[in-house]
Amino acid sequence: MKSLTPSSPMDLKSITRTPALGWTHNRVSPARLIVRCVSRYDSANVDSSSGGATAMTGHNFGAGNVGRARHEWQSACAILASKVVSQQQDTEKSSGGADGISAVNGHPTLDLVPVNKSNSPAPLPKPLSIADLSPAPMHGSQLRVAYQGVPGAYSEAAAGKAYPNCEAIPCDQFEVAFQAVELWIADRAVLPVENSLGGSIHRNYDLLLRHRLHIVGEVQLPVHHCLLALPGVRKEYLTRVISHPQALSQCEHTLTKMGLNVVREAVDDTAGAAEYIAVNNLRDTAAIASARAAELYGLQILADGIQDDSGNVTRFVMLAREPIIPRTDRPFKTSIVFAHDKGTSVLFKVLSAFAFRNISLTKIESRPHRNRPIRLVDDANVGTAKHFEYMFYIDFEASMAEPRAQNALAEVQEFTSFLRVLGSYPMDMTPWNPSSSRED
Ligand SMILES: O=C(O)C(=O)C[C@]1(C(=O)O)C=C[C@@H](O)C=C1
Repeated sequence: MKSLTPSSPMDLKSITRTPALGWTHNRVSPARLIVRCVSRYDSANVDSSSGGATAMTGHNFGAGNVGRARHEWQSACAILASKVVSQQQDTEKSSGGADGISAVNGHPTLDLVPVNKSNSPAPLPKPLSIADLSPAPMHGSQLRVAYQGVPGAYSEAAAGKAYPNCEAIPCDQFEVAFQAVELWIADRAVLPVENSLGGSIHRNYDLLLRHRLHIVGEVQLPVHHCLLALPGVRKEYLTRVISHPQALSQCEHTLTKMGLNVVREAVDDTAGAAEYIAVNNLRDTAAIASARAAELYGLQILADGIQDDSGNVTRFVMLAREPIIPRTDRPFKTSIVFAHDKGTSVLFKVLSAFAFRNISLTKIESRPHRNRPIRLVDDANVGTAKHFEYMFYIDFEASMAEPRAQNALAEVQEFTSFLRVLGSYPMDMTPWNPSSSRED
């Protein structure tokens, strides 16, 4: 377990919002915080100037952590006040074998010792849950990056690519990763938004709208999937393959070609699937996950590179409380979301605002939105709730520091009822060769 005792820990009461300054840290909590479950990246090929982080999928194998009683969720905490940690140690001592669900969600099973190269036990980060967000956040010197999932997930790798020396903080849901940043528990969140095979990760677009974080960077992560099982298990024994739905869809044809007679089951993250197999000693089940997950959870690699396309890549965005200042000295991308409630050809007019200025669009996505009203504020600062049928997301290749982008957006604003700039950030220009890259 890695413990940090920050010089200026904060509690929730110390965070207030001021209109001019955004989030302000007013008061230092005396409580000493301990961050456990932190993985560190010491090497990566990343463009650190892009800033960024990754979010990781949580694992709800039938049950989530949300709503747990305090004594229960303490065992799943990634960030705890020191008194919580000592209580947790008691809990861990008294809990013998845990059932699969709590083991995966709360990691209480001490039997599951990750296998590292020296074969010695190594503590693994535990995912944050909603309930963990109440203890006081802390400030350390390293950038803390929240991601959804458990160690070994691709989102963790994306966090390391975006911020090579970051402390990666696992969260059990995307929502928790957002809240970790909003509550100053983390500095960034990393969120997968699109895969070259599976397409958009729609839920994350909805989350971008619901939260007030800013996109401050992007990373493209080559995703190299492996089929993992317990040591000694042969492919013929398998009746089930479990993984994140995106990973299952990215390997669909290869699994079929392999002739496996298996059912496919979706779980919340790839590495969580590997961990689940290890914790529950499942000899009939394989996981689709990274080679790093195999190493962490003591699984063997039955097949390597099982993604349907060797150029399989997932795009992640990094989120922060404050936007970065857009520049013009390197290629930037800008992401917006808008909605309109009346008028014809609005979409056509919006697109032409970019076309006339030679601004390339890299993405357009529409999301049904009827059930969640958006609060619109008029010039007199009066807010009204409004329902829009669809939200439209656009990414375009220009920086908000460029007049052509500003003019295009001014025009878009005329045609639309709601417009929000999600972020203007450096493009990930990393040249990538599928045959030579392996980021997992
Ligand atoms: O499950 C993981 O390991 C993740 O990081 C999530 C995720 C995703 O949401 O798309 C990230 C990259 C891969 O495309 C597969 C899964």
